Amino acid sequence: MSEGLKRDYEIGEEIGRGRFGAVFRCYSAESGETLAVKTIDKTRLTDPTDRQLVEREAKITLLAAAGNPHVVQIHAVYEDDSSIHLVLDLLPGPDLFDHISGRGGPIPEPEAAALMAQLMDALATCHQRGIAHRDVKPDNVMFDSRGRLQLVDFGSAECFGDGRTMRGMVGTPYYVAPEVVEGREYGEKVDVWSAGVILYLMLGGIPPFYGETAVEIFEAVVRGNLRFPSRIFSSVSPAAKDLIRRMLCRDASRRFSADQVLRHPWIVGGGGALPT
Ligand SMILES: Nc1ncnc2c1ncn2[C@@H]1O[C@H](COP(=O)(O)OP(=O)(O)OP(=O)(O)O)[C@@H](O)[C@H]1O
Repeated sequence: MSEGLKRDYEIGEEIGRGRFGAVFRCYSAESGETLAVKTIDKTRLTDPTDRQLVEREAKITLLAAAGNPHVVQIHAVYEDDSSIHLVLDLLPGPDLFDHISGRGGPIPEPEAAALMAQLMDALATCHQRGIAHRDVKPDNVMFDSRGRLQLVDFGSAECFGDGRTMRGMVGTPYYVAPEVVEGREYGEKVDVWSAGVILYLMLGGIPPFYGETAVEIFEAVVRGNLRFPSRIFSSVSPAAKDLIRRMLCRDASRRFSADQVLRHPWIVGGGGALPT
């Protein structure tokens, strides 16, 4: 373990595990604050693309998090021969995946609009800074101790800007945009597509593009045949469906940007929330 990390933090129990490492509770020697440390095992990074992404994760998280109320805050980074350690705010959760599945059915529109506004706020700021997250999914959106949403895991993120597009197959089958599946060049609107899938899932309780295997899911995504089955969506407002259509628009040039989503009447009107 890095000498600096050992000096500055006491490491506690493991709280989660990812592909390349684990997340532990940790305690700051200076302030006594309880935080989380994500430790990435560099020896498990055999693929050069994975190695490149992980090496950029700390830098991109720092850039995305600064003054961004809905991106997990990063306190310190340590690196040694075998590992990279990111000291992060400890998020008690749950993540949005467990929150949605724990409801056992659709989420009421005012609540879904409030959650979507926080996620889009995080993404709009990332996009303004030239960062695309590229793995937006409910598991990467967690509740903090104040009940606010935080976007986490910039391990697939990439920088774009100055007309630069991105390439590369990253993301998670249900949430990935068609231009990524098709191996085309793409921009930051891949994140808006993924957030649109989350919105559909919150309001309908099922994913918009379904398949039994990853290949079948990709085929459904590329077909992009967006339907609102009436047995599920009959009570969902036309404004919510309008926003979903604009986020899950196959043509990325016509797809809403994160800023446009934030200005949509359904978000501005709090999903039809009654004034208090
Ligand atoms: N800041 C945090 N506070 C509390 N728990 C966290 C924090 N960040 C991540 N976790 C937990 O640790 C688990 C592992 O996170 P990590 O980002 O390493 O991997 P992952 O996103 O699950 O997987 P992968 O990186 O393989 O896609 C997460 O599922 C989450 O439950």
